Amino acid sequence: MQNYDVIVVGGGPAGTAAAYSFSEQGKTVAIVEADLWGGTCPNRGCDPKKILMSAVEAKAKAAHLAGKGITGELGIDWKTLMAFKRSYTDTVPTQTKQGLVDTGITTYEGEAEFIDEQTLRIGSEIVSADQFLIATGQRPALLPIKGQEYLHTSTDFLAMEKMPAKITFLGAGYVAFELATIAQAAGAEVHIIHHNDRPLKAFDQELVNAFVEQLQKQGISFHFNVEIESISQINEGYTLQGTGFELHTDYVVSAAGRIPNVESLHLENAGVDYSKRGIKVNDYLQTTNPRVFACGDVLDKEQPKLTPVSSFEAKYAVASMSQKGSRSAITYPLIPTIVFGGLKLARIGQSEKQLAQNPQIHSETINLADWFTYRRINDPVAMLKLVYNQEGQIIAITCLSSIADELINLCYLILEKQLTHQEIEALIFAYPTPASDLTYII
Ligand SMILES: Cc1cc2nc3c(=O)[nH]c(=O)nc-3n(C[C@H](O)[C@H](O)[C@H](O)COP(=O)(O)OP(=O)(O)OC[C@H]3O[C@@H](n4cnc5c(N)ncnc54)[C@H](O)[C@@H]3O)c2cc1C
Ligand SMILES: NC(=O)c1ccc[n+]([C@@H]2O[C@H](COP(=O)([O-])OP(=O)(O)OC[C@H]3O[C@@H](n4cnc5c(N)ncnc54)[C@H](O)[C@@H]3O)[C@@H](O)[C@H]2O)c1
Repeated sequence: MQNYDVIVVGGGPAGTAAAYSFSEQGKTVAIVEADLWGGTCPNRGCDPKKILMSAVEAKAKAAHLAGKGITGELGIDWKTLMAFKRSYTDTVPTQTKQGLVDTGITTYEGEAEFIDEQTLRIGSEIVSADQFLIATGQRPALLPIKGQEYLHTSTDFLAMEKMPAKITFLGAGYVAFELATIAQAAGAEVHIIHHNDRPLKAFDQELVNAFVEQLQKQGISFHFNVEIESISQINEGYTLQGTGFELHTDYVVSAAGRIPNVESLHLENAGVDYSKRGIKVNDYLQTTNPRVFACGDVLDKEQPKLTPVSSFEAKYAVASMSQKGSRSAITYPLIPTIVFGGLKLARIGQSEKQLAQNPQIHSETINLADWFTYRRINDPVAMLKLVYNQEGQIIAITCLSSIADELINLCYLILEKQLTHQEIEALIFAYPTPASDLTYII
């Protein structure tokens, strides 16, 4: 039986980043992937979505300037756009695997399961290691309702060859907002059904409401406080039913969160504890078995499940696993997050949950729509919310505009490095850009 210094389970952003780092340390490393090398982000997550978003953004930019010198309406040719997406995604698995092989990392394909604390089975192969790192990520949750077999997922959507005439999303988080925006721009009639009246609950409600209002104006229908109980197939389409609610649609996406990939690992054989939220780890990303560590989306941790977070954890886990003696606990920098679209909602700083528990905070909402940066591109809505602590320091920022992604990263640097107004004022930014607005914001 082949023994390695480390076996990494999961070939997504977290697992591959860790495998390269172990290899750089001169360790013998194997990595196991059950499906597509590269994992969720480049195959069925961030990157393919962002390629489709390029067309959405171009269309939205032109629409914002309608009557301001732009004439005519842009359209999206879904088939060609999907071919553009595939020109990137099709090569991801082979290129990812080749990069690992070229570095001297042994690759295994198949679902890994623990036989005991030191041994894994991958199909017909049995391998062992001194240490393991689990980075098996998450998969979309399918709502447990009658007719569940008719539900599609974000993965199906991102591989869809034809845009349905009428598409419905169940849930109102990142996936629903982003994919709904894409579908609407591509010409579909779009519905978002949500079981309560608090969509995008990780974001500031005032700006979420402004975002929803704008998407409604664009034509997306929101149905709040509706609990869907069943889906039935009628002719070519589906009927969604809840108490006092019925909607006929051509395609239904379950956008109600993601669940950790843990079951197939048989973690009980390795003495690794987990919950329905993921693998339990201590402050060193070590599981209940000291030889086994975990990182990325598969963790039962409250940090947002995002690609840069999983890569950060992978880097920390490698250091933590390689260090003998005392280590310092993982500490996360601030984590920016963005809901992408023609308009983008972005935030940084203390979470909405933390802010809600702090009665001492105060906030200021700034309407940016009249600022030159936004007038020039004629954004229909441009807002910024700053939340301050008792000492008057900014502890959270949320922004909504078509360039909120650019602004949030600038805000990130300022908050993370605790730059003061005087320090920002002493800098020269290229003008006119979102950066040159900063002295008026902070
Ligand atoms: C539609 C969508 C859009 C997203 N957009 C963004 C975005 O814009 N920005 C952002 O930061 N994040 C985004 N994310 C989240 C991002 O994709 C994840 O945070 C990131 O991929 C997590 O990386 P990971 O390595 O932890 O897990 P994954 O990327 O999920 O990789 C885990 C890998 O482990 C494999 N695996 C599972 N079980 C086993 C097993 N038993 N044996 C072997 N292999 C196994 C899986 O096949 C998978 O390839 C998006 C996610 C989705 C679904
Ligand atoms: N731009 C990005 O960074 C990005 C984009 C897409 C996905 N992601 C990652 O993927 C994760 C999954 O996205 P998501 O949108 O599926 O999850 P989410 O957690 O963002 O939203 C899930 C939504 O489903 C609702 N919901 C939960 N249980 C429900 C039920 N039983 N019935 C009806 N609705 C229910 C929730 O209230 C919530 O609004 C995100 O949390 C994020 O980590 C990130």
